[in-house]
Amino acid sequence: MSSPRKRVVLLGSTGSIGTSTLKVARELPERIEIVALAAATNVSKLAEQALETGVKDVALHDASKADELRALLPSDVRIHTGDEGLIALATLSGADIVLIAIVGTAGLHPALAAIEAGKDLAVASKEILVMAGETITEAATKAGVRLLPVDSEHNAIFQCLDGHRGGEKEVSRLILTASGGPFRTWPSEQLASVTPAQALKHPTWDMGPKITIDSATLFNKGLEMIEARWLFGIGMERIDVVVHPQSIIHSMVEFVDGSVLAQLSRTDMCFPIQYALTWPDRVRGGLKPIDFPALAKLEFEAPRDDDFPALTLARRAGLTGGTLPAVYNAANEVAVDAFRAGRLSFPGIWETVRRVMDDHAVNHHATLDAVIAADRWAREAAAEAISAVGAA
Ligand SMILES: NC(=O)C1=CN([C@@H]2O[C@H](COP(=O)(O)OP(=O)(O)OC[C@H]3O[C@@H](n4cnc5c(N)ncnc54)[C@H](OP(=O)(O)O)[C@@H]3O)[C@@H](O)[C@H]2O)C=CC1
Ligand SMILES: CC(=O)[C@@H](O)[C@H](O)COP(=O)(O)O
Ligand SMILES: [Mn+2]
Repeated sequence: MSSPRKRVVLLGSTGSIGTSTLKVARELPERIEIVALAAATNVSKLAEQALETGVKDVALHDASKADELRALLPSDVRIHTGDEGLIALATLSGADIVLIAIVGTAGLHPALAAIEAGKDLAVASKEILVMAGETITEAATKAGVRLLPVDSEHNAIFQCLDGHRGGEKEVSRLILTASGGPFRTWPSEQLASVTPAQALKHPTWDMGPKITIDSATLFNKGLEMIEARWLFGIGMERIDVVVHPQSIIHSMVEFVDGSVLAQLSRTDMCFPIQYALTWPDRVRGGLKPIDFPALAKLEFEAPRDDDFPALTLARRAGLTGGTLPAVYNAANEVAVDAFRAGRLSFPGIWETVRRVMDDHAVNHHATLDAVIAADRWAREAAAEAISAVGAA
């Protein structure tokens, strides 16, 4: 029997998911060994994490800061840089699993390299599955490696499906829960006045800035619908969303006999991260269960599709398939950056994505080259559309 201790490469270690992963690893040294860490530019945090974990390999995407990092680390720590640095870590010999927690799509090539090197993949970076879900899932099947969902909704579904591998036959629908974001109850006419500071206040989760804005527009849930389609091999028409403002139920699976299984926990990403890294076992870590009497109530409501069009656009992208999901994702990334920089209004985010999707000539063969080309095209088209749609 292989050892239950996993040797983990953590890409995106200095972010919100990365920090939570190190917390989980600290609680479970007999189960999790962090063997390599990567970040984009945050030299001081990466150095601090490398010293704490004792890793011998780190990667900093920004090569211009390598000397600064060198000065903070012992001489036997290897420093890798650039895109090649991420690939070197993703294929590190002796590592069992690579956790991709890089925001956006920069984790795509490292993810594919890890799969080809026979590593299991724990995936937090939903953007890479939306952009290239077909390529990633086919590569994983071919290599015989596992894709372990870290995103809380998908981890919840993964837990609900355990022991019900009938999948296609037994599952009626996947029901993703959405907090609804900070503007869940706002009248639609007020959405034009939303500021980045307001959108960065998530009602239930503490996360990095990009996903927090995505939660406010509901693009996060749209991305998650497409992510679920690939992780669980279920058609888009069987993936639904229900708003659940407390974020205690992380998602549900409805089976053909009408029963529904749900997974619940407090709003702490350490739960799904721990499950992904200790799967198929459940182990006692440092996490507190729910105090049910302290929960006032669990509520559910339908999403406001007309006022927050991200879900309708996601369904269209997922049902159309081909290169359209990559376009949905890339246009959203550019629009979120523009919103954060004050160059685009809040409703301008979905207006930009809709416009870029409308203008895209879909390539129905979603090869890796095709989705990379579509991603590049969509980023340029979104930048042009933003000049037209404009700031608030
Ligand atoms: N935060 C959460 O609770 C959840 C996040 N996710 C998903 O997980 C991913 C990460 O989110 P989150 O942790 O919030 O994001 P953060 O913005 O907090 O962190 C992003 C991380 O990615 C690193 N990074 C960015 N670009 C590169 C690059 N080119 N090469 C190497 N590292 C890079 C950053 O390094 P640096 O610090 O140096 O910039 C940082 O470590 C996203 O895809 C998000 O959708 C999913 C579910 C929940
Ligand atoms: C923690 C997590 O997985 C996030 O994706 C979270 O679910 C975002 O909340 P929303 O439901 O508001 O998008
Ligand atoms: Mn999520």
